[in-house]
Amino acid sequence: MKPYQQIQITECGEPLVEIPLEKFAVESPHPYQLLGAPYQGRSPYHLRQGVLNRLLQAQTYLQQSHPQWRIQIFDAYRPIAVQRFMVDYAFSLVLQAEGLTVEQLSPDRQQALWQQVYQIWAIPSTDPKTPPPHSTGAAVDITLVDAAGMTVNMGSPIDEMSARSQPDYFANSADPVEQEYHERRQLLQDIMLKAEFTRHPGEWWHFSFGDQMWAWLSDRPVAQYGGIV
Ligand SMILES: C[C@@H](N)C(=O)N[C@H](C)C(=O)O
Ligand SMILES: [Zn+2]
Repeated sequence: MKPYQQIQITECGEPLVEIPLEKFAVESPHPYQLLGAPYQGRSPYHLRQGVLNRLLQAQTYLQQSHPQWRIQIFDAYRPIAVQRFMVDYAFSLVLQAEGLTVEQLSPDRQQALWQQVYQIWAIPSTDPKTPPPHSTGAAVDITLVDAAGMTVNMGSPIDEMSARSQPDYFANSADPVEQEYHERRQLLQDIMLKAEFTRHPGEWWHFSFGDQMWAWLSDRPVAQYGGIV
């Protein structure tokens, strides 16, 4: 169990609402739908109302310093079946990278590879006390798009299972290009923190408001959003 999963949840009952996609940039086609993830008629483009309001606010902050730039939505609401599909997919990528099949692995090695997956993916728990962050409608994976409509290079792609995903990976680099990656990650964090989100300590792109991870990171005893199945 991760420490944030021990946070109590008092569900506030706020609805999941559709994200007005015309107000943001959007990764299209949706990356997990493209992989065949089982959405069963549901759309990833939903968030809790309070979370959506804050995301719009964050984009306003962005445009105060970078007019014409937009937040690009990579992923938002994620049903638990999709979370399960994605952790299995991530595990298959780890196996592929090692040139192995699951049958070739000792139980210890298997365990070590799963730990690699769970460095960046949440467990697809069906326990209402420990919902995956995206299944609460409170978490969002995002990047930025510049005035020309180009996705801003942050130095590593979203969902990469490597040290480069750590928000401060480029912080001490002497390379001017890498310094720029860091500044862009900082810009993303600044606008989101100003809008009351918190950032996942190991992922430059993952932000949330009101879920267990947010409560844990911001030293609050209770989360307001539980899982939506
Ligand atoms: C891996 C990334 N897309 C992500 O969302 N990670 C968090 C921790 C999650 O699975 O909830
Ligand atoms: Zn995420």
